[in-house]
Amino acid sequence: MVILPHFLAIPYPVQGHVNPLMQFSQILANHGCKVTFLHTEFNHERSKTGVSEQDKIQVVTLPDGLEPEDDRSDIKKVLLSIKSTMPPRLPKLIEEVNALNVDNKINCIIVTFSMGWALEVGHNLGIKGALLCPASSTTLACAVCIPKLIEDGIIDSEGNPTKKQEIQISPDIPMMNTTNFPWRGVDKIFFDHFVQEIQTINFGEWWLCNTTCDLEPGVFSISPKFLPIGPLMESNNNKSSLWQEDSTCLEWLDKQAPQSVIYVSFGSLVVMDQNQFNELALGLDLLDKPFLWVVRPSNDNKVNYTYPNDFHGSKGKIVGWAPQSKILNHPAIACFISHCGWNSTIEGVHAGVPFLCWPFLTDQFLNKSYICDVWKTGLELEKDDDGFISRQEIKKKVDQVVGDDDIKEMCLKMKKMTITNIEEGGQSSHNLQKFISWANY
Ligand SMILES: O=c1ccn([C@@H]2O[C@H](COP(=O)(O)OP(=O)(O)O[C@H]3O[C@H](CO)[C@@H](O)[C@H](O)[C@H]3O)[C@@H](O)[C@H]2O)c(=O)[nH]1
Repeated sequence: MVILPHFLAIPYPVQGHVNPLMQFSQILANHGCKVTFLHTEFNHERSKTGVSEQDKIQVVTLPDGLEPEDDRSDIKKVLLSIKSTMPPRLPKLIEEVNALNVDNKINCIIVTFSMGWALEVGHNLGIKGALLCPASSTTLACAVCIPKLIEDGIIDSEGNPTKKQEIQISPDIPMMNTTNFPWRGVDKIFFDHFVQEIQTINFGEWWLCNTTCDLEPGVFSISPKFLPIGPLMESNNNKSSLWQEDSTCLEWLDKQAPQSVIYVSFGSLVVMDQNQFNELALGLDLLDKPFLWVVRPSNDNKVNYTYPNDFHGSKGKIVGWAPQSKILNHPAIACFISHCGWNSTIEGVHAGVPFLCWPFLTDQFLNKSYICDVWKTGLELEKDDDGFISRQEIKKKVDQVVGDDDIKEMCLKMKKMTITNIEEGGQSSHNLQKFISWANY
């Protein structure tokens, strides 16, 4: 009997990392591999509802070093705590898992960005490793190029562009504005973390990317470690959700006309200023179209938005957390107002939905450029001189994007292209087989 590899999957504990790694784990398990998934104790408590006894994926936990009531939206605090708490505990955990699986011990660790330390721990124990990049491969390519960008004087040692300009980090990658580098807006400590992380992920033999070879062509020549295996669209049936999904929105969508609903969601990390939130609410009223709006409770479940007095919301449905992949694939959806997190981006492309881009942080500006300038599957919401997006701008751009036949045609083209990659014989499917064979060797 052939024994397939045993993977230990370790995500950085935020939704945008847990989701793609859980989906990938599900795919590996469906191929007959054994997968042990490491949650922080805190996230395991939050996502417990989704894990069932029959699961092919075994879940184990380690503490993140914080108290339950600590604010986990403070990324620096979480990072520092994880880096001091988890590495010394990992070897013992691996030993315990192996003791229960003597004939099928862990032979490969897969981490997401910021958990590169685990690849180093694995390396010291003689266990192979790989990174699953939850962001785009262009984001990873930019990070890999940091030393060269500093050497060429394009950014300084803190990551700031020395001047605003359009550059190409490699001949086949689209031009990008130096103000859109994915470390945009982060401080020195975080930039240094980025640089350090690039060194630790080198302990991984592969940098698996939730993308396809044709969505971001040109990137993969930067390093032979890049391996596009996306889009990761395995239904994970709520297993990795850190909030309770409100599935009533699917029944609500069933009652709406085809391509009529504006879906609005900003992922798991964006926090919008209350004034901008009010304007968005009034913009949705002004649209006079059905909308489905995810208004997520804050990560510590303490801060909540208030709605403006003159907001009616009569044509819409508001939920705290939605089954996003299913929503995007519902025939009633007309367009997606998105912060352009990479998971949302790839899910929207896979569903063939036009985007209205509203980036807030880090890699989201680069993803927006791909959507609007490279794939031409969406438009950007423009800010005024005060950095504010008005209700009139929201209405104007929604009307424009839902009425644009060229954008719709491009969306269908990109959808077909991404799906082909995961079908039998497709490039991503081939790369996945290559990865499993490598892990088993
Ligand atoms: O109601 C919702 C809203 C979101 N999601 C899911 O949550 C994930 C959100 O991921 P993403 O769109 O990437 O956004 P963030 O959670 O903001 O992700 C962070 O991590 C990403 C990957 O590194 C980066 O690209 C983003 O900029 C960063 O903010 C996606 O799978 C969505 O399907 C739901 O299931 N229900």
